[in-house]
Amino acid sequence: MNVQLSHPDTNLFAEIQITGSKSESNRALILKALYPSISLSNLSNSDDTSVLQKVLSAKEGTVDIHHAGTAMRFLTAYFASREGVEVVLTGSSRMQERPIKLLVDALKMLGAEISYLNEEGFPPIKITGKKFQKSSVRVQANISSQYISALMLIGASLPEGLSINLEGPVTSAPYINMTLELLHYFEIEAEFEGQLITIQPKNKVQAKTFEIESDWSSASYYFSIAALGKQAQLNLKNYKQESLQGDSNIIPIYKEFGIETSFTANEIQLLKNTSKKPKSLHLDLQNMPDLAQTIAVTCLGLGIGCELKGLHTLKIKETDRLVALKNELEKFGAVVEITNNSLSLAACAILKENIEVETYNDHRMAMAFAPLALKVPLTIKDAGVVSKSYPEFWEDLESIGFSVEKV
Ligand SMILES: O=C(O)C1=C[C@@H](OP(=O)(O)O)[C@@H](O)[C@H](O)C1
Ligand SMILES: C=C(OP(=O)(O)O)C(=O)O
Repeated sequence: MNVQLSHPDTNLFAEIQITGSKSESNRALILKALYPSISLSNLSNSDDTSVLQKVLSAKEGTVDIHHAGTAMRFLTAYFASREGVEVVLTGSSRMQERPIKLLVDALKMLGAEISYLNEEGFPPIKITGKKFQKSSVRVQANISSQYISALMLIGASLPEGLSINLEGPVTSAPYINMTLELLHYFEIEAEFEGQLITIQPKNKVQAKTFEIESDWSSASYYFSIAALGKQAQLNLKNYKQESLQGDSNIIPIYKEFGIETSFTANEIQLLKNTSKKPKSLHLDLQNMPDLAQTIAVTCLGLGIGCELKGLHTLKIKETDRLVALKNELEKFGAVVEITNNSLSLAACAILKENIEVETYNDHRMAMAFAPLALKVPLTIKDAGVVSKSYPEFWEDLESIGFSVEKV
């Protein structure tokens, strides 16, 4: 399904309820599998969470987790540490290109039995669950924080807990902190100091409900909409000031574009009534990699340039996001340069109309480019990709006045 999008740029006033954070949901579901006394509310209805939830009870056979990176990494650690389990974990063709060796090597240090079925270092992998006896690992920390979160999630279920030595610079650190905060919520003793994470063993946790906050990465598209519209008042439900999600740090970034964000009891309000914008934007996004596409497209739409760095993890996500961004931004008339870890967009005064945006099986390519319809009509190809994290995205855009025509 492709969608043709346009917007008259009036009436950006609405209240929207975005589904729960997929990062929080997928962590919480692993913890719930380890500690059944845990209850959850506002669980994400994304594909990535549904697939993780569905396969958590698998004991044998082949488990296909499609495009879901966190599910792949978290389940690898989970199954490897469950004695008696014998599963093959596989995924989409892109998932089979996303590296998992660092996590597998760390799990092997703990006593895991895991083998590669095709290419060394990549899914599919065969896991024979074991009772781990060791309690200390080292892992390189600059490729993906998901490996570290995967280890942290099973840490307290091991007989002696777990200490994780992080080697080198730590990328996507807020996601590690999110995992840590979740452990703390369930009264699991855990620390993250410098290059060392330590987790104390815990057999049981007290019955407690964890309320998942709505997804801040998904909220980013509304920040972009507010920035690109003339005026906006968008209320997003189920957000809080003390968020566990690092992408909530989008607030000061979009303040530069005149978006004032305020919190009420259980919502955020994005308010735009001035047309403020910086001459250009310079950001290091290594702590917020999932915002890179949103921000690059906002800058394109506002006719300003940007220099985004800290983007080395983008090459191994749902697609090579640096290449995908360059290809699609340039279709609109932009000039873009990329390296292995940065993107530079030159200010582009006039946008080409009726461009067809390819999405490369990447939900964020679809959602990041959609707000540009406030400036020029465009088509998003393979628009169903949004279900990876935010299945109601197109309906919600319609509710704020976008014309979303299936073609
Ligand atoms: O732990 C998580 O929930 C995530 C960590 C990040 O990945 P990396 O650590 O690979 O950058 C992020 O991009 C992804 O969308 C979700
Ligand atoms: C990178 C992402 O997800 P994952 O790595 O879990 O597939 C994302 O949602 O942007």
